[in-house]
Amino acid sequence: MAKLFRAVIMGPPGSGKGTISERIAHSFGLKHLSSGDFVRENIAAKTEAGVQAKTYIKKGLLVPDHVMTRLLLPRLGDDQIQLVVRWYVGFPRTLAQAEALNSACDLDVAINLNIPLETLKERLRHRWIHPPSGRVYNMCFNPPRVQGIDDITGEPLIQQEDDRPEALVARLRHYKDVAKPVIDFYKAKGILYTFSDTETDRIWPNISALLSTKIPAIQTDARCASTH
Ligand SMILES: Nc1ncnc2c1ncn2[C@H]1C[C@H](O)[C@@H](COP(=O)(O)OP(=O)(O)OP(=O)(O)O)O1
Ligand SMILES: Nc1nc2c(ncn2[C@@H]2O[C@H](COP(=O)(O)OP(=O)(O)O)[C@@H](O)[C@H]2O)c(=O)[nH]1
Repeated sequence: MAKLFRAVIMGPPGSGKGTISERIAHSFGLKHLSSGDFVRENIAAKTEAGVQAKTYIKKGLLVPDHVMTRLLLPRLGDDQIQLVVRWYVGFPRTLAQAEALNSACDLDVAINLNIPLETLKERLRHRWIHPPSGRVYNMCFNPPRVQGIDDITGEPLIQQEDDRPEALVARLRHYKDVAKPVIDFYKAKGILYTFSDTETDRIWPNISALLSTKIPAIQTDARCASTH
């Protein structure tokens, strides 16, 4: 059985998880799953979990662990699709989620983005997204070609309700409280890599270098395994 390379990318809202995951996907040909996109899909489809999740997100709170794990774990464990690599962007957010994920599979790397608060606030003020695809823009950093319009589909972009400054402060406070035990959990496992800076363009070369050392080895293992 081929070994899948599995990683999580953690960081507060606006830290660049989505932006960096896109770069990883593009540069290494890897697939990533975003828990936030998954939650938003469920809200749009008005599933039972989506309706429950919406009440928490509106208040700037995380979705409770039992709702999140029920939503995501079946997706994460689905090995029908022959992915070499999985990224769990935004999951786990709590120690209970990290423990549930740990029982489901082994992770190779946990990337932790450590970005100053003022930088986060400024980025999210200017964040616009294309909900159907999850494409993310920033009016300063990576603006769309036409203001308010998705480059690929020509559909309108929106600002997320939970990026409003009022919701954001509560989200950031909550993130700090829940993230520390998760960070400690991965540190103890020896797979935590923390990157601190105000610019994604300065963090990216370091993440790219780290992954270059990890991914070829695993893909070679996978090739060997599949020939036996
Ligand atoms: N692992 C999770 N546990 C609990 N709630 C979650 C989780 N992932 C997503 N959510 C909920 C709370 C989030 O505010 C909402 C949107 O997800 P997501 O886009 O990842 O969050 P966010 O808007 O805080 O992310 P970002 O960090 O990209 O700003 O869905
Ligand atoms: N100014 C600036 N904006 C950035 C940088 N990196 C990402 N962004 C933007 O900041 C916002 C948050 O990034 P995103 O990847 O969505 O972060 P996430 O919330 O952790 O997934 C988006 O609008 C990005 O386009 C950066 O280095 N500088």
